[in-house]
Amino acid sequence: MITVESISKSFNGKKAVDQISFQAFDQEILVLLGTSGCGKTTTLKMINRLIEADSGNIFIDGKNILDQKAEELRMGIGFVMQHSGLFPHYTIQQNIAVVPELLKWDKKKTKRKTDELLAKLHLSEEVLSRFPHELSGGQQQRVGIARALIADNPVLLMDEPFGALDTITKADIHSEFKSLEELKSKTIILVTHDVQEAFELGHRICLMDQGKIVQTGTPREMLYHPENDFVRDFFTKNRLLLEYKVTSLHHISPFLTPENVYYRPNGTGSKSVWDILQQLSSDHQNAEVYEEVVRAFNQYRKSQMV
Ligand SMILES: Nc1ncnc2c1ncn2[C@@H]1O[C@H](COP(=O)(O)OP(=O)(O)OP(=O)(O)O)[C@@H](O)[C@H]1O
Repeated sequence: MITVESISKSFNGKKAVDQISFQAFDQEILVLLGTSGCGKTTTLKMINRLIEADSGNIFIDGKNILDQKAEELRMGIGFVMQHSGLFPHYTIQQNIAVVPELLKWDKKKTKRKTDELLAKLHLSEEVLSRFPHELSGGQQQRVGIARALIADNPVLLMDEPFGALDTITKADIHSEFKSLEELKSKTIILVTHDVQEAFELGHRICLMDQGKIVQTGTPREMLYHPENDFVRDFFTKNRLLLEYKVTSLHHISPFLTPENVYYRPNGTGSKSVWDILQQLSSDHQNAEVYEEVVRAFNQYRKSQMV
């Protein structure tokens, strides 16, 4: 668990981060969301001491991060940098092996772990001998993730890890990312300015503005229980799409007609209405069920607005 207590940071007398507090729990993806310049990256970098806070405290599993050397702290934290952050003059293999080298792993262990991660991240072995500029943006970001995961640290900090990608590639990487076993046991803090990404990946979101946190909550809480107009307005664009994503079959099932049992089998209840409609839309034999799900969703939506 990561506990951030009232941290602040100024640059040239101007507050970039202003008394921020939050907690990120075990097995959670906490998203720091906000527009450019609101202080997300500065907050993230204070956690691994790439930037030292002016005031406040940060604890990882109860231990103050100032109680160990910054280099030691960073060895124990996976970090995915903005724009993949790969070393341009290192091959992909060398880039992935940076931390294992520091940890003095034997070559066989590094190779085995690298191969495992490449397979999981859908990268072919032949990328290993290439340099970063010889890879596509999506491949570079996957390598950045492999590099951050190889030492299997319990904490992972990710700064716009999918930032350079187009929407379609992002959607693919998001679903692969969510299904990675390696991530399920970690505490992850992910920085993004992309609302859809925050909704797809975050268990909870800290919405930031001008160095402060405006609201922390689940994506549903952000949509249906905004604490003020800033939060409400922030999610106005694409609101319908976001509602499809935070509503599950379980929520709309009271509005489905009794004979429509097709979408009530075990295991699908937690699927989002968005995912279900995507699935149904690929086959027009499902047109009736599709309409039924949309109808039930609209009724549920109305019930939430009351
Ligand atoms: N090293 C620095 N020197 C001076 N000002 C800085 C420095 N780093 C950040 N800032 C300023 O602090 C504020 C917060 O920057 P930060 O990078 O944390 O924002 P951000 O929310 O991550 O933005 P982005 O999404 O564009 O990366 C900005 O006004 C920025 O210009």
